[in-house]
Amino acid sequence: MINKLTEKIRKTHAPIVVGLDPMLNYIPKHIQDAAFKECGETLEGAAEAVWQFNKAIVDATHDLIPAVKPQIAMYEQFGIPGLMAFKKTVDYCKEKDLVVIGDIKRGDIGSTSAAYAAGHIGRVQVGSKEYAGFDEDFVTVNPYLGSDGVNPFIDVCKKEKKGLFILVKTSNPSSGEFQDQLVNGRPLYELVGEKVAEWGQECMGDSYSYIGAVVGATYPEMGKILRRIMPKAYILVPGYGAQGGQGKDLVHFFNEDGLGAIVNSSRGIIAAYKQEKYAEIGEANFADASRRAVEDMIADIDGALKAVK
Ligand SMILES: O=c1ccn([C@@H]2O[C@H](COP(=O)(O)O)[C@@H](O)[C@H]2O)c(=O)[nH]1
Repeated sequence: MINKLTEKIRKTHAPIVVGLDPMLNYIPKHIQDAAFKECGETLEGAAEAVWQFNKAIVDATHDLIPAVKPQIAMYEQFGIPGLMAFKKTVDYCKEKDLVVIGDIKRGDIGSTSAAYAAGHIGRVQVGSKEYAGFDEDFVTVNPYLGSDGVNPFIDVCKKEKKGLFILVKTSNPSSGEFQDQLVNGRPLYELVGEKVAEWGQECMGDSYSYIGAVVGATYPEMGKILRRIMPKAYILVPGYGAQGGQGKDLVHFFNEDGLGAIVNSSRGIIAAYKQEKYAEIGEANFADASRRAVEDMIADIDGALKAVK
């Protein structure tokens, strides 16, 4: 899957991911009204609104982008109907030939991680049969339980040719509280980065490992250091747009081949119609605003990368 991701980034010239984080207050009223008319103001109604919203955004942007990142929390809040909308979204994006990164941030003791891995990127045995539950291409993993929490995910990746993005330095304001703590004089995120590089060594695709990392756009200096520590890891970079990250902050997340990083924007794209910049497009045409936001994000990152060449 890492080869497919790299290939699609090369073809689209767009090292970006559209984050599908459909909070109800981002979903235009006409979509909510139609869903509630069909299913009532229920969890099913919310899930229907989420699905119709996602579908419109994917239809409007899929030709420009290599990948999407549905954030499972936004679906889980609507219980079982929400999870069904998550699965429908994963399947639809795969039909559109997009790489799907499930932002699930799982990680537990080994036996529990094995179940998460089977459910999201692998298969589960039921009697004589095997089933792929959610079937994303990549998932995000929290490594803070240590190797035995991560290894079951790696084992499934090897078997199924899928991939991981492991949290190394997250984009949120308080990420330093624990992640920047010094251990033998070095910040913890650097040690985790070294471990990601080590895990990735035996998981190589053609040019990059399928064991990648998450490093926030909001910490560009740390991104620069981590790029050197993990030269073969693809870096998933959240924090662009709504969290303040800009193209100019991202140049050191990339390698000299122009690859190695893929930048996520969720609210900045799916709720673009609410921004003043795209206001003239109007709520009724929210998906066109998302397309414009994708084009602008591609141009911003491309411009920043060209400026340092
Ligand atoms: O360090 C991290 C890890 C994950 N995220 C997730 O990415 C998106 C960001 O959404 P925006 O609307 O573009 O801010 C969201 O799903 C987070 O859970 C992150 O932000 N930082």
